Amino acid sequence: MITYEEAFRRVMLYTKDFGTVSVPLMESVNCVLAETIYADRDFPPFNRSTKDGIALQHSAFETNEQVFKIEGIIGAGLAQQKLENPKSCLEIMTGAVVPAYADTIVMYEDIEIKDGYATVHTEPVKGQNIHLQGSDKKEGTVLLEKGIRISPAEIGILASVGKASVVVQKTPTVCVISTGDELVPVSEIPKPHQIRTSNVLSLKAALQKENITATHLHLNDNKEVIQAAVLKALTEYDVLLLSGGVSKGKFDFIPEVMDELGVEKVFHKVLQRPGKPFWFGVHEEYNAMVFSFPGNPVSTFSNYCVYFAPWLKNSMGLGVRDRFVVLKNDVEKHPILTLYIPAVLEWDGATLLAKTVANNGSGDLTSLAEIDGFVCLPPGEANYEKGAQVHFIPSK
Ligand SMILES: Nc1nc2c(c(=O)[nH]1)N[C@H]1C(S)=C(S)[C@@H](COP(=O)(O)OP(=O)(O)OC[C@H]3O[C@@H](n4cnc5c(N)ncnc54)[C@H](O)[C@@H]3O)O[C@H]1N2
Ligand code: MOO
Repeated sequence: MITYEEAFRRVMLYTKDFGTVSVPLMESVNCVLAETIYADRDFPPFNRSTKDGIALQHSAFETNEQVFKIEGIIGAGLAQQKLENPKSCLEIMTGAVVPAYADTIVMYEDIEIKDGYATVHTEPVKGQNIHLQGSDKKEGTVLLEKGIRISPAEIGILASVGKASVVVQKTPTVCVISTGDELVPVSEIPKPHQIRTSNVLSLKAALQKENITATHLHLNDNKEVIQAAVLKALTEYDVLLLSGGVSKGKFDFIPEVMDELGVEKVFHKVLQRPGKPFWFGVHEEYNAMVFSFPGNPVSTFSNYCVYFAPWLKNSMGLGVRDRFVVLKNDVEKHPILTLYIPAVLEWDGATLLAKTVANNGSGDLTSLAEIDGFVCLPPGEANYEKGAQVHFIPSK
């Protein structure tokens, strides 16, 4: 059996680039940007007023001018006007183009308007309240680099440079497969000896957050049925995520089916809890990858978070960085297994604390309620004490 570190290293060796695709702007949220985005014009594209008030020529104040004839009103969206007479001003709204020859904006709060004249009560500074053309970014400047995740802030930037469609990193096509005669669909009332399928729906939900709409296939514990369905899935999808059927039971057909179908085993079983019987392999000819997770719900979910999520991140070009948190309570180590313990995070001042959640073993699906992830605890003799800094694997 291999260690968690070795299993992780081997999974990461199979990081893969799935190419790029152009998608409509609003479908790119949460995708990884695969093109460099440049400013198509200056930002802002013209000298814009940052206040509602009047636009004037500052030189007028040098000749002690304080009262200005109002020549008109400029709203945002109007083409640039001119202010040729230094004894005049134009009312101007926030976002409007500063008129030619004007160089200063005085806001309404600092003036008084009467009978078509504005009296200025302050001593304005030349250039005040003007957001100068190109002062944020010049035309041609890089606004967004390739390889970042597109969040709502990036959508605004993409929209402002006219990207109605965006080139993003393609995600793999995924088929999630549940196995087991005991499983019934969510909408059914299980008989006393049955349970509702839940693992693969958690997997589908996790994938949905990554913009992957996975296909779900349920297979009963029949070797021929499993073999035929897995073969078809291998030819049709980039990745197969399975749950169940990988341990020692009489109906645990997955490892032998994979072998018979020519899926090369990279490893089976990891020195970890939960999720020890995790099986991982690749099919060279079909260019498919198989993550076969143990069926216990906590095992399926923790393995997804520990291995698949970082593999996907790496494949998307995002890179994976280790995160650390501080234990809020003592935790027992295991002498030979790496433990993943469900945990809830909370801030204590500037410190991020992880409070572990007690569970009833890896079949205890209910222990996953509200968790933020898992603390990852390497094996050893001495226990982890409250205050220890530990590796954290997020699940949200
Ligand atoms: N003799 C041994 N027995 C077991 C070993 C072992 O090493 N030797 N390992 C144990 C460990 S650890 C785990 S984890 C489980 C994994 O077993 P399988 O991957 O074969 O999973 P199943 O037996 O099919 O199911 C286990 C458990 O999970 C439930 N399950 C399965 N799929 C779903 C689903 N989609 N939604 C909800 N629940 C699901 C299933 O009903 C079982 O209760 O093996 C141990 N045994
Ligand atoms: O490894 Mo299993 O997931 O402990 O129950």
